[in-house]
Amino acid sequence: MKKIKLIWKLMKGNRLIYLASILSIALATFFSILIPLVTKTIIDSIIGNGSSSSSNIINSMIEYCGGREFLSNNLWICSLLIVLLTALNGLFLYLKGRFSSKAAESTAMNTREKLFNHIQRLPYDYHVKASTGDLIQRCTSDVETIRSFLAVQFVEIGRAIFMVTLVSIIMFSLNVKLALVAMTAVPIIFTFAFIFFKKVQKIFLQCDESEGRLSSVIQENLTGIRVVRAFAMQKFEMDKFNKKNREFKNLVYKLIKLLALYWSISDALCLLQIGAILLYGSVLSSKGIISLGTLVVFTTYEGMLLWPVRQMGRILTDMGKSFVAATRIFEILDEPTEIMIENSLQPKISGEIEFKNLSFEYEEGKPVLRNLTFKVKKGQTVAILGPTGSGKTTLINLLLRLYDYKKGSIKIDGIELKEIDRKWIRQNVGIASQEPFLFSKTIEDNVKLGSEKASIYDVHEACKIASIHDNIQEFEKGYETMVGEKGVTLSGGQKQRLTIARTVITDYPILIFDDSLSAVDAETDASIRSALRKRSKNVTTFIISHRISTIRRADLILVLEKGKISQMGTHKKLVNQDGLYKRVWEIQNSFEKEIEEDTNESAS
Ligand SMILES: Nc1ncnc2c1ncn2[C@@H]1O[C@H](COP(=O)(O)OP(=O)(O)OP(=O)(O)O)[C@@H](O)[C@H]1O
Repeated sequence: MKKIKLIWKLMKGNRLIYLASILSIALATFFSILIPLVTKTIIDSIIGNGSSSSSNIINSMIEYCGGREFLSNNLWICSLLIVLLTALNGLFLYLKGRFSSKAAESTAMNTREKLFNHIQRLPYDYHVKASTGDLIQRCTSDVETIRSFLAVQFVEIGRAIFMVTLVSIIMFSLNVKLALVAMTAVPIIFTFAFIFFKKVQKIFLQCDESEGRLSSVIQENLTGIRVVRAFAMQKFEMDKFNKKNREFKNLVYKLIKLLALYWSISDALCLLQIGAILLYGSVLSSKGIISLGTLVVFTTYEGMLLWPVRQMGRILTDMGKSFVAATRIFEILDEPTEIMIENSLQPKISGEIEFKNLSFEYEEGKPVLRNLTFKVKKGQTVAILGPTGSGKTTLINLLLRLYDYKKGSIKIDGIELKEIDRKWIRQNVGIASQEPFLFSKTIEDNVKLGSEKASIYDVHEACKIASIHDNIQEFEKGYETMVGEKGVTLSGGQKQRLTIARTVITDYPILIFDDSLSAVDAETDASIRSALRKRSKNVTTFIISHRISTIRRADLILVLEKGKISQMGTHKKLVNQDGLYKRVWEIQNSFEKEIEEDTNESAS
């Protein structure tokens, strides 16, 4: 019941249309059930002479239409009635299909929209932990399962219920004994179908999983095609693919064999049931207990009844799939979104930042940042250096309010960061992150993401700062060049520079370069830095880098080790202090000297 409620919730806004579909299937069933009754009347009361055994209603209807003789001489009137009933059945079946598809399609569309919007508002931490593939599956195939359940299966359940109820009432009112014989197979076929599909569902699931594995092999191969070629892994990859391909084929074949067995057994059961009615009905008819028309009604109804009952087993097991899908969808929708504090502040930010005794842990008992205290004045450049895993990105994540701290304080222009609106913060802090990500747009549009108001001149300026302008000019379509989701037409360094351009085009008071400058060569790095220095007079800049030449001019250098600030000061101060900074500087210095010597030697 709880699970039906979930689907009911998803149907909000489309429930009335769905009700219209259920009403249409009820009417279609009603008209289809009338057809055998009309046939019976024709056989018993019009062609035959059974008017005495017919009910008063039928007798008066016959009289109303001109009497038995008139109708038997004009049988086309009866045929017309059958055609009319068939047409009405068809019309309501069409309306059922139309309404249920409309309701199901809109429910699916609304659900996808709700999911996508909700996912956009989920906290960053959720995305870090969630599997992208799983989220995509929930937004696409789980929604599709619900759509097909609503469009087809649920109305079929309605049809089966109406059919069984109406047909039983009529059968029992015509002859109780024959009705009992006619109904014996119904629970047997239903139970057989239900048990069969319950068991076979496991194989359906195995087929789905196997298909998923097959797609993963293809996806992995296509994504890593360069590595596959470079390491001559084609044979290995083909073997892997063939194995999964065969596994999938074998499972589907097994499923088809089982389904064939099911349909033939269930066909045999249905035919046996119809045979039993014919046998017992003929005996009753020959004794004059039932009319020939009644026997025709029973055999026709049996055919109409057994089909939905046979389907029911499949539908009920499939229903389980829809409930699982609905539960999976609500697992996302019930996930709390980023907390937006009402009346949170949106102050004008100039860029003065103060960390005081700031500590942070993702998981309890595992501190990642410990007791950080430092102050940055507006317009200053802060550099952070530290071994991998020392907490540099975490510090930036806190600054962007991707996570909230519990111990200590971070103040921006004297205001506690936690009190400032998250969206506002992100509109004031620009970041060029470690992993460059470009959208499927032109280069110009990608850069403009940083500032919608920017003119093409601004875009060029930003690209010049990021030392990518000349490269772009060389492209056939220049700034109009499309870059794919993964920027396939660009090299890693070019992508990185574009993200830098996207960051510097902003007029944000705080900019962060999270290891993005290290990805470009030393020369480009130097020119970007000098351009930034000229431009960012009033911009507070954070630079995370392992390259001393990138950070040596910073106003403040923080050395992070195991979440603690182990050293802090200017380059001049830190190179004269024993510690990590001096060691890194010495290594990089001697390395650079070696390269210089090698270059000089090869030149002379
Ligand atoms: N979402 C998370 N949940 C739990 N632990 C995390 C999470 N993100 C990072 N960590 C852990 O926090 C520590 C600091 O990670 P962080 O990414 O801040 O390091 P970093 O100094 O930026 O490293 P790198 O130079 O490799 O990018 C690491 O031990 C990491 O495993």
